[in-house]
Amino acid sequence: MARPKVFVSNAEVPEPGLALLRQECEVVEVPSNNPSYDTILQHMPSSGVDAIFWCSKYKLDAAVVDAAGPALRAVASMSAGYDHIDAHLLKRRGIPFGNTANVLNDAVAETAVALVLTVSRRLQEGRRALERGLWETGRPQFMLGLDVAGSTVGVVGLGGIGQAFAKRIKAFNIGKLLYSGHKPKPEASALGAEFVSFDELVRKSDIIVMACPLTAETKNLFNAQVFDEMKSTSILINVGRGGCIDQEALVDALKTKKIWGAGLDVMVPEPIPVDHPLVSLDNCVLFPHVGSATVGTRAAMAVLAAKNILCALKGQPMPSPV
Ligand SMILES: O=C(O)C(=O)CO
Repeated sequence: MARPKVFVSNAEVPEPGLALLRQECEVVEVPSNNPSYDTILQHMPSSGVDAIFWCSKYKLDAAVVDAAGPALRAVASMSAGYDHIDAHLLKRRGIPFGNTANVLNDAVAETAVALVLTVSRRLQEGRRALERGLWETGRPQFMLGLDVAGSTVGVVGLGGIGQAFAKRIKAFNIGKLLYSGHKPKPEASALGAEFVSFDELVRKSDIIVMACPLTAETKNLFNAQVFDEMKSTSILINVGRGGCIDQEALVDALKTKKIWGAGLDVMVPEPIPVDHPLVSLDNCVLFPHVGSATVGTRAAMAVLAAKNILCALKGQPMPSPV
């Protein structure tokens, strides 16, 4: 019997995932580690494929699904977020779709902690000052930051990543842990986290960490009105999706010191142009979307995406279905 054909949209997918697929399938890889959308489409076999392993910043849309042909029986994205996948289309066509939720929780939570510390203790600004010969050793008020200890931390979206972050930040002896979302989460009580409305979280938090997906509801969730409500000493961290923040409003809030600082692992667009105002602001720390970028986590994501495909091809439930 012919082995099922799996189309892999990137040549840099970690080997453990590819090895798993190759045990049972024929794997067709796009021969580039950063292919354009058109290049991906061009490499889709004209005879069609049984599954798509999507590892790309581009949208998996109707054109990709159509190019895959009528045999398509599984789609897996090597990501937790899937705002770049037309999941509604896949559902309408009855094609099982999975993501790589949870295996990246620890890595993304570590990134969020790194951003909290970098912003609150002005580590980037201090480093820039050192490079420019502006380190003033005699001054007792040189480069003062804000305490994480004793602070009120608010998590927007207490899902897997939000919970992993909450566990870690508690070790910094914070004062209070708040969270907002659709409804209270059963896991919150073990974390000592208090469910509050979004408005209350925004008004009361010293540190806000966004760990929510990009949806119609969360698009521009943090906008000019919300920045007006935040404390002038507050910090906004985003490890979810850039589109959840109105970036122009953020630039204004940071420049006018409506808020103390921001730390973003995600932004719009990615990569952000180097002359974008956020890049030069001392009270804004930007990471190049490295939340899940560890050797172990990316391998685990590749393996989970492969398992999603292998299970669906056998007619079994995916381990991480959307
Ligand atoms: O997997 C995702 O969706 C990520 O953005 C990881 O950082």
